[in-house]
Amino acid sequence: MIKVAINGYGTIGKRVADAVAAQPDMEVIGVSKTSVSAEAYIAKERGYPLYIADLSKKPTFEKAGIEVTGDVDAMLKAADVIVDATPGGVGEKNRPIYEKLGKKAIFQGGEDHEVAGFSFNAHANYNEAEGHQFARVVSCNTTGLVRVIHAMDQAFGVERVRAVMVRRGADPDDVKKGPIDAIVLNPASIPSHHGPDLQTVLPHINIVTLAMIVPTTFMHMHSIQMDLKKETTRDEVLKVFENHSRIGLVRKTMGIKSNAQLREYTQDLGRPRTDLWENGVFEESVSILDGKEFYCFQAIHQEADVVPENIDCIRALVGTVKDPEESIRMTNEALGLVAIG
Ligand SMILES: NC(=O)C1=CN([C@@H]2O[C@H](COP(=O)(O)OP(=O)(O)OC[C@H]3O[C@@H](n4cnc5c(N)ncnc54)[C@H](OP(=O)(O)O)[C@@H]3O)[C@@H](O)[C@H]2O)C=CC1
Ligand SMILES: O=C(OP(=O)(O)O)[C@H](O)COP(=O)(O)O
Repeated sequence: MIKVAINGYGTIGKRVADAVAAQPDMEVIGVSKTSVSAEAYIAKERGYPLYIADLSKKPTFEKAGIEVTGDVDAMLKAADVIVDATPGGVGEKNRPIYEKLGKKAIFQGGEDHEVAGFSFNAHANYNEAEGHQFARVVSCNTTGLVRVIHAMDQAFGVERVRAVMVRRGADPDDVKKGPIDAIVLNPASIPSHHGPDLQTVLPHINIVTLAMIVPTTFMHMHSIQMDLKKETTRDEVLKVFENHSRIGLVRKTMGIKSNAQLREYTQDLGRPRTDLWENGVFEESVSILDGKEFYCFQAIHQEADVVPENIDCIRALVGTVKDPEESIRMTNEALGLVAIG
């Protein structure tokens, strides 16, 4: 069993912890928090040993009825792999600690590529992880882009990509963030960071991205255009997506044309936390013009799509499963991830 510690039990950390616990070859040896909050009670409920960085806060946790197993150092020492899911920028500060302990660690998309020196996506570069001490699972938007662009590149060759990201303003529990009545160019400059970020995984892709944020909390929406090297048809593209285990199709017959309806659907499916782990490509939008021009809309659930990638990244770093397809299959099966559509 691979012993996994989750440093930072928040939006991403709590999901990764549950995903680790579901795997046949992994166990959660601990999760960490800095303060008492609802998520600390969830860790208790799930039976995950809780560690805190500052042991002087132990009485505060215990007064709230939450047992503290020890300090974060003890948790890190006991782990084979650390998933760092602390807020963006904290991972960079944690890196020297992991280095000193000689532990393998996975950072999230809020950290720069340089923090790990290797950026990861299971379908695109699983085998390149071997031998690395550190990896970074690219951000939610970049993960969504990598999946669809890599699949199209494998099938038809990608000449260039132009994509616009309409990003959710905040996560559902993030009451302090906005906007609440604006469409914010974020950034106003072009390109946004997503294109260069994608190139940390797929360096040969010619891509320019633009991004803005809007007053929603559930999912980003991407508008993607690609020029392909080989001529193809809409049906062939749909087949590529149907055969990809982490690209789902929002079928025209479902009548879903928004993030809100898609959320209702994932909820009705009984997905944990309503998570859409896969890309949600809108079937109706999939278009090929003049044989080589591809267009689509896709929904990306920001809290969820990086979760299975973290699980595959653990196996890729440890080297226990050499075949990416086998790891992806194991992860999907344990999560109950059967792509929609
Ligand atoms: N949210 C999203 O949609 C996505 C986020 N990411 C990336 O994932 C990472 C985590 O983001 P997210 O889960 O949203 O963050 P959250 O703020 O939801 O969770 C962060 C967790 O880290 C803990 N924490 C805070 N400060 C420290 C610290 N100094 N040391 C250790 N733990 C700390 C918090 O505990 P406490 O509350 O007790 O302080 C909390 O449990 C970021 O890099 C982000 O960019 C990637 C894809 C999507
Ligand atoms: O990594 C993310 O977005 P990004 O791909 O736009 O950088 C997550 O949605 C977190 O973004 P946030 O920095 O808006 O919380």
